[in-house]
Amino acid sequence: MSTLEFTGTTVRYGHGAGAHVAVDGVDLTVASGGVHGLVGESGSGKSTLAAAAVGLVRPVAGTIRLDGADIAGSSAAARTARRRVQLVFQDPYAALDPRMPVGVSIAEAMRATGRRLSRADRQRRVEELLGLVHLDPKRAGDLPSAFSGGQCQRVTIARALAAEPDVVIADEITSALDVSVQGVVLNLLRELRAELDLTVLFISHNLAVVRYVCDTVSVMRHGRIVESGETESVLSAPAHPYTRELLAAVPVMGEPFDGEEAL
Ligand SMILES: Nc1ncnc2c1ncn2[C@@H]1O[C@H](COP(=O)(O)OP(=O)(O)OP(=O)(O)O)[C@@H](O)[C@H]1O
Repeated sequence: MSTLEFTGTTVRYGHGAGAHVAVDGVDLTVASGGVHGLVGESGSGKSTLAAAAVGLVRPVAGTIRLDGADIAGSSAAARTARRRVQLVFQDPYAALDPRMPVGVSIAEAMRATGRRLSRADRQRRVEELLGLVHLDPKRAGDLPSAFSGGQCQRVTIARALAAEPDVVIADEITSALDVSVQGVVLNLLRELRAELDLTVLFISHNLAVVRYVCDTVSVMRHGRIVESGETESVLSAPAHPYTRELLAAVPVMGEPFDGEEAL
């Protein structure tokens, strides 16, 4: 298990007069073994923070550390360390190469571990990973188009796990899926977190989903964290007016959430 820690993290897009600060001095700790939610309206900077953690964008200030080791910099050590953080995106079809059998996508992601495996061992591991996300291991040769949206999202989760991460960042992983399969994917994530001792940063617009999945939560607005705490206390007694606004926009928040149903 691992702790992911953002300190004063700042990310800017563009330069000069056109520059836009998307993440503005964020301090956020995702505790080892926990599931931390990140909520906020569209454009608040959630995905940019995730992108910074996996090296897709470089912060202009602050640090991002995994168990104390820098993962934001350009050094070889930082690049190696940040492979322990894997990102699962919103749209599973867009995330997978349509011409590549899913088993090949998963096997490619195994390279991140740095271990060289024989063809037979790779095959075995791909089958094991498909089994882990409850897909038929015999389907490793199928293309993404042969899978439903929910199944495809399970493939992208298997691909993330192929890199043997300590931290998984799930960025709106259910928002492109049919309501009927969202609960299945969320339950899978919860199950894998426990089974593999993962630390999870869970990004979502959906406060009901966050309440179901997350132990703790941070609320982001205009690139800044405005409130953080235990999910139950933040959502039942929000301290910041913006959190209250977000909650007011959700029709029903009073009832305990059943992940198999209302999603
Ligand atoms: N590649 C980019 N180049 C320039 N600006 C960007 C880029 N990506 C995001 N932005 C801007 O940065 C801000 C934060 O966007 P970001 O996608 O991180 O927010 P978000 O909270 O994840 O939103 P959403 O929930 O819609 O994904 C927005 O103003 C957005 O327009």
